[in-house]
Amino acid sequence: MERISTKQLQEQLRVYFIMGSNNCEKHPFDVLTEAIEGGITFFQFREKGHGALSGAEKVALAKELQAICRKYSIPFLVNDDVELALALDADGVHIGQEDERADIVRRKIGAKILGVSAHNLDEAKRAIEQGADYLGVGPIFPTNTKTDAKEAQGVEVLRHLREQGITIPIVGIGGITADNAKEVIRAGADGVSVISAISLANSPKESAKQLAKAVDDALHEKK
Ligand SMILES: Cc1ncc(COP(=O)(O)OP(=O)(O)O)c(N)n1
Ligand SMILES: Cc1nc(C(=O)O)sc1CCOP(=O)(O)O
Ligand SMILES: [Mg+2]
Repeated sequence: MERISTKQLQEQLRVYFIMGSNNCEKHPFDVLTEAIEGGITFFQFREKGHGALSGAEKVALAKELQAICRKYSIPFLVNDDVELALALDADGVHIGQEDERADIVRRKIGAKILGVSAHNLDEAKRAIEQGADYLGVGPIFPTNTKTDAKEAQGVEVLRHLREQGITIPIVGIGGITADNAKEVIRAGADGVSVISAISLANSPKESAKQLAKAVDDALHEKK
């Protein structure tokens, strides 16, 4: 298996939905199904924080959500838990600065997709040297979802990374909605990653649809 190409990943990262059971008011299976119907292009299973499942229950939910992703050909990544990603033969893993080192994870996962969180240029450069396929950069806007998130940086951080020569695919994260997604793309991101904008929406399908439209419109402006 070969590493995914930059072009294919850029295309897939446009609307990146992240979710765990504690991010939803409805059953996660239904939320993810609706999100896919609305047009999400990438999925991360992030079972973390207050009330999160563990052990066999976590594995069972991961398998259930992976099966929906497989049905619709949506890449399925696991947050933090490299061993779970390997056990499920997931499409990849997302890790942050406080998780296992990216070069060690790259060795463990071979050609699977590796996403790494970066908050500044140094972290971005190191992640790339260590084998990241894409960067998650945030928080762009204030978020209530991640309790230990850093201070919101605004879209300027994305512009700065691009001006300093970072060319690998980037998704913005943190407080992103259909109303501010265009700013994120215009500043240099290839896509937006969201939790609550979809997981807590009255209609996850409609919310995903609006996000996809905002992102696609902003990407077309850039062409
Ligand atoms: C796409 C994406 N970007 C950033 C993160 C955050 O990762 P991390 O800093 O490791 O924090 P946790 O999500 O593990 O709490 C992400 N998960 N996905
Ligand atoms: C998981 C995560 N990581 C962040 C970072 O800045 O690295 S912010 C965040 C939470 C994103 O949730 P919402 O879309 O509901 O704001
Ligand atoms: Mg992490």
